[in-house]
Amino acid sequence: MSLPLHDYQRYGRQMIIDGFGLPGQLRLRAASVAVVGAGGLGCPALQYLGAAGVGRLAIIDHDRVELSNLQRQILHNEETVGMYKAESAALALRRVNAELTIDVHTTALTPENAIALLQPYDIILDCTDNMPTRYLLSDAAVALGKPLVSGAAQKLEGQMCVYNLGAQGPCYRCLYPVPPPRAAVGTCEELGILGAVTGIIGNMQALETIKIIVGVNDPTPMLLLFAALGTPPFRSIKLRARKPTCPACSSPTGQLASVTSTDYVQFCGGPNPNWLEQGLLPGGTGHRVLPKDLQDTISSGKPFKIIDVRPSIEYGICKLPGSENVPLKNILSCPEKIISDNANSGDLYIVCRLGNDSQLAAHALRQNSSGTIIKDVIGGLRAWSSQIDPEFPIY
Ligand SMILES: Nc1ncnc2c1ncn2[C@@H]1O[C@H](COP(=O)(O)OP(=O)(O)OP(=O)(O)O)[C@@H](O)[C@H]1O
Ligand SMILES: [Zn+2]
Repeated sequence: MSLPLHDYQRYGRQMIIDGFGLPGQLRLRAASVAVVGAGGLGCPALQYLGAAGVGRLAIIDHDRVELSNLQRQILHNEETVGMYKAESAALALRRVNAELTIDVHTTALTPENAIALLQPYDIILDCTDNMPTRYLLSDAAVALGKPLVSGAAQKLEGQMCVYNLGAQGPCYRCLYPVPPPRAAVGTCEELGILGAVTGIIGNMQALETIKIIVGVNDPTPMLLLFAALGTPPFRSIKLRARKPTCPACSSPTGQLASVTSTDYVQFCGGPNPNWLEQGLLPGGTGHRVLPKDLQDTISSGKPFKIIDVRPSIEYGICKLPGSENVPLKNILSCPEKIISDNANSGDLYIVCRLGNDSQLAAHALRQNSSGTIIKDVIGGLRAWSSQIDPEFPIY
């Protein structure tokens, strides 16, 4: 077996590495990898897998590129904002390597389609950002008997692990039999993420995948933990073998059936609470208000006060004129003080970024208020920007 002539030149730098050689490159060329999620982790992972000459790649992502993605999702660019991420990523990969076979799927991975979508590939990468998909991918990888190279990143931290490796490698459920409480899980939008951090984890996913394909990986899987501010920043833990009690990887039968019959969203605590529409907490009639109500009050000349409950780092990014910053945790620890400090301020308008934390703050204040009217602004500053003042920054 040999490679096309130009591939010796293209891949020569990696072919001369011990353990790689011509057989290693032929293995990469013959390999197929499914990458689920073409976001912060998926972009760097795909970039290096494609550049290294992995012959066939699937890109599965139902989402479209947004401006707020470009800070870390490095295969997308200003011209592909609005395009499906899977298509945008494929476009970028083809520019580097026109010979790749890329299967583009602009649909979400679901229990109904997971087995069929993932079946054709040797290795699966979890580059997604939510618990239901993590469990779904783990169960599907177990059912199909394929390694799952899983990444996660938030703020300045991340982790990477290969599940279901070989006959003994544990699955995600072996390590995390029950999902964390719904309220303990935040998104990148809520918590923040630095692009270089997703870059590190996504690259590690690509590297582990390449090692497995070429056959130079350690057969004992590791959990790699990264913290940008940690000393040292990298730590790793060798994983034990499968848990004999694991309902997924140690169950002799029924795995395929259970993937399609499991409600992963319910298992992980239900859908994202749509606090905006439902109202997280009872507000009292008229006290959950639209941004227009605040605007009317500002122009009416009546006394009022805006209390912005975002963390001070966010308040420093942008703020409404005249507002006072009292972060949510300070309000929750001492609501009666806010009430007494503002006894003569008029109505209190509570704002935050998206209108969720303001509901928690307003609820605590209402419970301690005898006369003061506490209003929380539905949709927060994001809604203020879209409904009242397009010049107000969205972040
Ligand atoms: N079930 C799924 N099937 C396919 N893709 C998924 C699934 N769940 C999540 N994803 C994708 O995984 C990617 C995760 O990447 P990332 O968190 O960086 O992006 P994001 O969701 O655009 O971020 P943000 O929180 O800033 O909006 C997203 O592009 C998302 O669409
Ligand atoms: Zn298991």
